Amino acid sequence: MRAWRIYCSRDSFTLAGHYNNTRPMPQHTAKILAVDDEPRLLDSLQQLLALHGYAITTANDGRAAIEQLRTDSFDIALIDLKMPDVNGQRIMRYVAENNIRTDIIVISGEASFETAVEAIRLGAHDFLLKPYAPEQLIKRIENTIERRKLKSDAVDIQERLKNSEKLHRFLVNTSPDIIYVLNEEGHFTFVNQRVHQLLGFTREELIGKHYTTLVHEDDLELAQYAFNERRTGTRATHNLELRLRTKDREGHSHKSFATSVMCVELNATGLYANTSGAHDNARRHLGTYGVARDISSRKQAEAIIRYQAYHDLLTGLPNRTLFKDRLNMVIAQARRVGQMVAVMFIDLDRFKIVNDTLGHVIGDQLLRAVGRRIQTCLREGDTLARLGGDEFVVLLPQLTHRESAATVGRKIIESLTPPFLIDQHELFVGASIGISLFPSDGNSDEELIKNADIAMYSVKNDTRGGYSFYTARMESTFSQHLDLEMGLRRALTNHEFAIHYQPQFDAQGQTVCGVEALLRWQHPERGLLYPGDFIPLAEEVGLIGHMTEWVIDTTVRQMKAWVDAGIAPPRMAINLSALDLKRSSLVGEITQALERHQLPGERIELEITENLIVQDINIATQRLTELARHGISIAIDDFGTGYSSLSYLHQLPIHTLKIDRSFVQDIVPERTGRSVIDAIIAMGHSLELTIVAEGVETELQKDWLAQKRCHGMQGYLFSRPLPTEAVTHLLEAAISRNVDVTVQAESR
Ligand SMILES: Nc1nc2c(ncn2[C@@H]2O[C@@H]3COP(=O)(O)O[C@H]4[C@@H](O)[C@H](n5cnc6c(=O)[nH]c(N)nc65)O[C@@H]4COP(=O)(O)O[C@H]3[C@H]2O)c(=O)[nH]1
Repeated sequence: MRAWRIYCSRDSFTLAGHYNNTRPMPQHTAKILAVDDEPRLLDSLQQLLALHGYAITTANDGRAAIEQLRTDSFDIALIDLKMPDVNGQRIMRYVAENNIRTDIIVISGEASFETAVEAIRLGAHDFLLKPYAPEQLIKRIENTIERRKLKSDAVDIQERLKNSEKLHRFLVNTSPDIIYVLNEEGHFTFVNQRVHQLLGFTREELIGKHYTTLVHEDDLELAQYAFNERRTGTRATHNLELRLRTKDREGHSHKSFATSVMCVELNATGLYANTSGAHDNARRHLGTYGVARDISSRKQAEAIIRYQAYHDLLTGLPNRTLFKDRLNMVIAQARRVGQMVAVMFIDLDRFKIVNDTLGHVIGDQLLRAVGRRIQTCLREGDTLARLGGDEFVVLLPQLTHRESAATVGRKIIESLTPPFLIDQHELFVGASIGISLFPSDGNSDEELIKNADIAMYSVKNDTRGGYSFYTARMESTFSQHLDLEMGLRRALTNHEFAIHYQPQFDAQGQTVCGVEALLRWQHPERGLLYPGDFIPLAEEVGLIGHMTEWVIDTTVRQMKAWVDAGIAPPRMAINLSALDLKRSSLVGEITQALERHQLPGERIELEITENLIVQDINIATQRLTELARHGISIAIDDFGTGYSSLSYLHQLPIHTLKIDRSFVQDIVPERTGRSVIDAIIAMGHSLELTIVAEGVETELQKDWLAQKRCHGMQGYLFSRPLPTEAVTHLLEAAISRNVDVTVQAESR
């Protein structure tokens, strides 16, 4: 074994000092294993490498080296070849066989070519001949470290590339969208699995095929932009909507294949060979790639939303928005060619009563049937729309004569005349139709609809049913209606309401057995108004609740005053509106008023119409039972006039039946058959209800009713409804048995 040249100089520190002066100390932590059977050499090697900042481990024979390599890991091993027992070649074999990632630099005194070649064959990374200069060794070590680093970086990059490719493959294959690549001619070179699921074509079927295989024929031109896309980045095609063909697959009923077309949104971009520094134009165009997203559900949802925005969902007819849209188009056209346009406002008569008595389900069916009948009276270019409730509008474009609109109006009225058979109910509804014409009655959609509405309103006010053309005069009636509404809103705060009381007498007409509270409105300009003039309006504009609350408080307070004065009749009847029973606050309002004024519930009777009960029997039962628990009794008003279903009579806590005035007025000398009133009285007796007849105007009526054992009577024969003061006098007189039953108060 040759000695190491510098080692012989004995002063390795001198050498190290020189080394220090010329080169910067390397900053690394490479771990090195030095193997030599020459202890001095090993020692000197250790000092040299430590001086350069390397972590060094030494082994003075082959066996120790193998043990170190087995138990530890090193970046570099400096191995002497010639060693007794286990030589350098054995160590290298061990490293190769065990796949140890330590780079080996052979340091050998053997200068032969064969030795070097064998060392390289056994896996040595470098070969250094003894003796050598320290710089030489350090240089070799640094080179090896550098090479290791490059190698490890390359492995790293490869690993990352592999992972990134894996990720992209995963994304492409699991993407909910179709991802494709086309070559320059537009043939598929790649398409992901999703295409099979969405369009029914397998990938194999498509590879090599031209993109037009997939595009719906009407969208071919559009598709060319996307599929021939050469641009990249933000200039490329974004969100282009296209229809793609789907392939029918027999036996499969996948949703997408139900139709032979699927809507997609396409994003495409040009694909270029990456020749560095070249512009798009100069670069080689390889084709296109893109992503197609299935937007069928979105399209469907959009279509539904569009439909809902422009249609009345109950009848499927256009709604106000679509009607106005069409009207505006027709107006513009008519203006150009100098034609007339008619707008007809149709309001059904008696719809409310059907809806209130038979319920919304029947009401809805009726509206649909009405829509169908009106439609049969119209031509193709006409539009029928439903504005809401029982209001329909018709648009007749290109009208040459005003008379044509009248003809259509008559046809509609005739078509609605025969009864509608719905759910075994024979229903009769008439219609009131108002007609406005462009250009004479208005220039805009709003104006024409409003004026047709005014014309309709005037028809409704005159005679029920029929049609009428708008005239300027009608506006004053309509504005009176609006004035009334405004006035009604102020009436409560202005204390314009009053209660008149109509006494009820026993069959002999001697004893006051009750009073009925009847609402009056002392209108500042129009004088005394009766419920028929304003209750329907109050219901329509949502004021009825406040009014009822006021009526309850006022009447309960009044009854209490009469009780305190010792002149109170047994019971006070209060009318409820159809909408009152629906209010959840009603029971509370009544019981609180009773409590507030310290009046027992037994003093109060609530009058409700049959229609009101039948409308929602469950709510009626619930509310009335609750009220009955407070001693309040219930009277059925206008009995026999509605679409009655008598079953409720057993179900509800009913105390009184009031025979409607129309039946009482049938009691005249010349009429003998009085089967309805007879039947009502008989039924009342059998159910043990109190029977009160309304509208008794003649002695004959009184005697007949008395003979039929009618318990109570109310009518002009005894007394008209009276203001509080007058009725108080009457009650006082009745108490002192000095009744003047002919007190006259109101006269209509
Ligand atoms: N021709 C004729 N008429 C007679 C005779 N005797 C009484 N009347 C009238 O007949 C109606 C009886 O009241 P109703 O059937 O409960 O019918 C009432 C009732 O349903 C409703 N109403 C009255 N006050 C209120 C109220 O405070 N709230 C609600 N929601 N409705 C009320 O308005 C309807 C009409 O009330 P009014 O106009 O006061 O009309 C009253 C009364 O003035 C008679 O001999 N001959």
